[in-house]
Amino acid sequence: MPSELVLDTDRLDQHLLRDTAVVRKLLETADVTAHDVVADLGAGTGVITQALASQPAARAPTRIHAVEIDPKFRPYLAALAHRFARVDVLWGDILDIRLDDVTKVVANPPFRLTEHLPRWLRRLDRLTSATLVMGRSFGRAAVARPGAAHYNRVSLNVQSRYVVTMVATIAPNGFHPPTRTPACLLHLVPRRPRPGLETAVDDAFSRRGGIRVKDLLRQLRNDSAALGSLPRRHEVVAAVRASPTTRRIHQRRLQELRSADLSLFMAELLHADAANQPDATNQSATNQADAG
Ligand SMILES: C[S@@+](CC[C@H](N)C(=O)[O-])C[C@H]1O[C@@H](n2cnc3c(N)ncnc32)[C@H](O)[C@@H]1O
Repeated sequence: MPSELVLDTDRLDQHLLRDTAVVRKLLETADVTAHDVVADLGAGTGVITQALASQPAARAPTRIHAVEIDPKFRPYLAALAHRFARVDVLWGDILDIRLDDVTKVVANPPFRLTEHLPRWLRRLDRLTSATLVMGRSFGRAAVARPGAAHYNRVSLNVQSRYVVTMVATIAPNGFHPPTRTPACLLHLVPRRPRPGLETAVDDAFSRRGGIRVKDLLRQLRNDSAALGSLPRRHEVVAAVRASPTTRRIHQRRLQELRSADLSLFMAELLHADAANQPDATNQSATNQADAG
């Protein structure tokens, strides 16, 4: 780690990866090929960008966009761009930069963007996966099943958009300087876009949802973008309508529901929809790691 660097942990979450085993695991999980265009979000000194660019030809992406906001990293990232023609550096805020050609994200992004990333990544039309270092409590919620202790709005936010796997946990001293809490490695594979359903989840949790449960279901049944072809939409909505949770709350407005009921209802909707997808066997959230 360059000793002259003064790192800003408070404002920019500058905890640089120093555990090379984690970098290897990131690459192994991302399974990048020569056809991919990869974004390293919050590139820092470029440890991930460099590892990606140094892969053997069949595994080195066509292009690597290293995105960074802090100019103190310019010498490191400029040196990488000079050494590897496939690397370019994009200076600015991750949330403002357009990355239309990106097929994979492989990154240790600033933790404060964690909650925004699941929604933001959906802007990338060509994205096939995101392999990300995240806080462990976020990761536990992201993979939690309904009814599990860590299940909460993060679970729905992530699972409505991705099939998610926790691949590993990372101890605080895997970073320089060490993080305050453990981190983890998450692998996200976008689900088929379901804008109506995603918006319903967002509305429900931002409490803009003055809509009654029964009207939301009717709206989703009629919204082809949300729930696919006609017979399936009916099946999904019928399955949710028939559940005891929904029968109990179907006259209520989303914003009146207790969090536990809201979570259960939204989870039923998502899981009924996932179960009705043709590739349903691959659509469940899994947790392969020892999240101990
Ligand atoms: C957790 S560090 C990771 C650095 C590097 N990827 C690594 O693993 O060693 C997060 C990086 O994101 C940068 N960063 C913070 N906020 C950012 C933002 N809004 N847009 C772009 N980069 C940002 C920080 O300057 C820092 O380099």
